[in-house]
Amino acid sequence: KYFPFNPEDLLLRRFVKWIYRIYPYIHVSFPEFTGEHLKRSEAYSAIESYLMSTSTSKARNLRAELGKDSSNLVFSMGYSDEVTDDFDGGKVRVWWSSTKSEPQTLRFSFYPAPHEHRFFKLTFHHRHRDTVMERYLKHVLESGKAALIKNRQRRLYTNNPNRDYDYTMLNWSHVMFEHPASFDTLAMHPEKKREIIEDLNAFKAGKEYYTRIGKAWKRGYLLYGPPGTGKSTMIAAIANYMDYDIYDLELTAVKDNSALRKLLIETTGKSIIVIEDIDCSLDLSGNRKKNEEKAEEEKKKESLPGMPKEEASKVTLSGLLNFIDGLWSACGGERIIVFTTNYVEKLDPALIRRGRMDKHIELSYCTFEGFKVFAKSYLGIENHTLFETIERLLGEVQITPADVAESLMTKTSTRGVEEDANACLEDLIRALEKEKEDAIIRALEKAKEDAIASKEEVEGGPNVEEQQNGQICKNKIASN
Ligand SMILES: Nc1ncnc2c1ncn2[C@@H]1O[C@H](COP(=O)(O)OP(=O)(O)OP(=O)(O)O)[C@@H](O)[C@H]1O
Repeated sequence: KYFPFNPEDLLLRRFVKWIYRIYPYIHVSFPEFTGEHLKRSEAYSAIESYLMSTSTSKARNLRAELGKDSSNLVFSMGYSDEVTDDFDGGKVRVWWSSTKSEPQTLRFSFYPAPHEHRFFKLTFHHRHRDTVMERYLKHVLESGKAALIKNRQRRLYTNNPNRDYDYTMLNWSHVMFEHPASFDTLAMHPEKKREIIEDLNAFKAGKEYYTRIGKAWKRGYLLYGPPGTGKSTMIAAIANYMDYDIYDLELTAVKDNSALRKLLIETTGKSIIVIEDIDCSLDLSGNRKKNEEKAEEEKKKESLPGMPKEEASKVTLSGLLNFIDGLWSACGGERIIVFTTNYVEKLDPALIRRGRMDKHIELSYCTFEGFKVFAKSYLGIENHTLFETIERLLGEVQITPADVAESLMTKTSTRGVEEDANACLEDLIRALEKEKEDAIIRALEKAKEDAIASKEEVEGGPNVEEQQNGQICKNKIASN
């Protein structure tokens, strides 16, 4: 493409031949970042992983990083080094080198200047051109991708707005993901657990099925329930079960819909995108009219003199719907999107309709089945004389799994295992009985308030004596 005349031209062909006679090698470069959004190239990652497994024994200049589980060092080719690789039973020899160039400041670029340009360079003899292009590179990419999946240390990404600029992931920063949660330790009814695991298995094995029915390979889960019922724990358990990365998306930190799309493009397959407490993240509740009124109020507030103007997120409901199932949502494949909320009834039905959020999972107060999971994993017991009392109390009061877990945590290590279990179960019984009393007091208070309110309605307000009586009654209940 650099010659201004027809490539079929005889002169050109002669010229190329002459060049090859003097220098018979071809170079191919694989830059680390590509495209308008400077996404990390999958080819670069696959080559890096391939060279890690095949060529580090030959390289002299090595880079070391922590590997899977942070327990071992993984070596890769250092910069300005060169290694050879033989293919086709040694008939084809190629040379790989890893280089980096100095940063170039793009004056009017939207993105901050990169620190460096890294790339791999492949060199081979021109007579192996077809073999390298058609078979060798395919072999490198396939082996590299397989090694990447096998060796990868899973990551927890976040779109933290205050972090230092991380050029390796344009909008996301990450830490290693090492949460120990699993379905075995998740306190939940076994039947419900089995249903979720089956759903995940079907999704994992469903690549061909999704292609056949013409749907993007993704699935949406809505987890809802009171605080402390295990929504975050379940997300960690799903990530561990599926061997996926997690992208924890903080919607309030996303400037607008196009920034949201950029974040989506940056995510990779085999991942879970999580938006926690979706009802608090944005105005996405079902009552759109109320939202408009609220927005008006906010606008008025903003214009008050002397008030600091905070950059509010301009992500809209339609932007979020596009994020979930617009055209861009199909890029990458094999992704699970999870929303969590404590108030499912507040959400706009459009957001959580089946097809968008395919599975709605309620996480609720601790049942006896859930307690048994805790007893097994926390105390190592499957039966105990106190279980009967606990079963009865769990049927009478609402207590979150988080509270049960807290009671069952061993507080001292000086006692034996059996005494520890006894003490923890007694602790739990005390907590349940206290919760039962509190619930009765709350119910009495509520009944009293309702009675006063309805009397006010009928008679146009309580008189002084009634007000005093109400207060005395409240005080009595509180002191009891
Ligand atoms: N179902 C559960 N199974 C196992 N552990 C649980 C469960 N629910 C809660 N826990 C324990 O309670 C703690 C808090 O739970 P978690 O953060 O998952 O609740 P959550 O529903 O996400 O709460 P929030 O809505 O406040 O974010 C966890 O660290 C975990 O140890």
